[in-house]
Amino acid sequence: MEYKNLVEIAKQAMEKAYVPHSKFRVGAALLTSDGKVFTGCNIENATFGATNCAERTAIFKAVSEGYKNFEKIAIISDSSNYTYPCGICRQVIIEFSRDIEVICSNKNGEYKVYKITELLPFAFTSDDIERSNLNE
Ligand SMILES: O=c1ccn([C@H]2C[C@H](O)[C@@H](CO)O2)c(=O)[nH]1
Ligand SMILES: [Zn+2]
Repeated sequence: MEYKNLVEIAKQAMEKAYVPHSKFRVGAALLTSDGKVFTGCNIENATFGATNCAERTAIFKAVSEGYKNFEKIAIISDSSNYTYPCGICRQVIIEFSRDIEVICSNKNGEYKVYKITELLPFAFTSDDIERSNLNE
């Protein structure tokens, strides 16, 4: 699937955003290696901290349906600036793939493409968990 198609799907998902607090709508579209697309929007909460970003909504939907191999994720908001995933979402994205392409769009549908490792260099991953102490 082409980048612009995934951006268009993310834009449609943005319409579902639940944003009574910030009024900042975000949409995401996640392409799996099987060619399936999962969408997500941001879902806010009165306690703010319980807010879920669009990217994590899409990823959690996919994982909960049994899909864990991802190729691309497109992110869009209704801002004229390019929208980049927040730090928590970068960490969640890299949990599942170090090769995934992250497509950061603006409201006009223009986009820039990055590897997740560019957006989150020196990431902490499962390789960094010291397992030897489990036997101590
Ligand atoms: O990449 C981003 C950045 C922000 N948000 C959401 C969280 C919150 O609802 C609103 C403002 O931060 O935008 C996302 O969903 N994804
Ligand atoms: Zn986020």
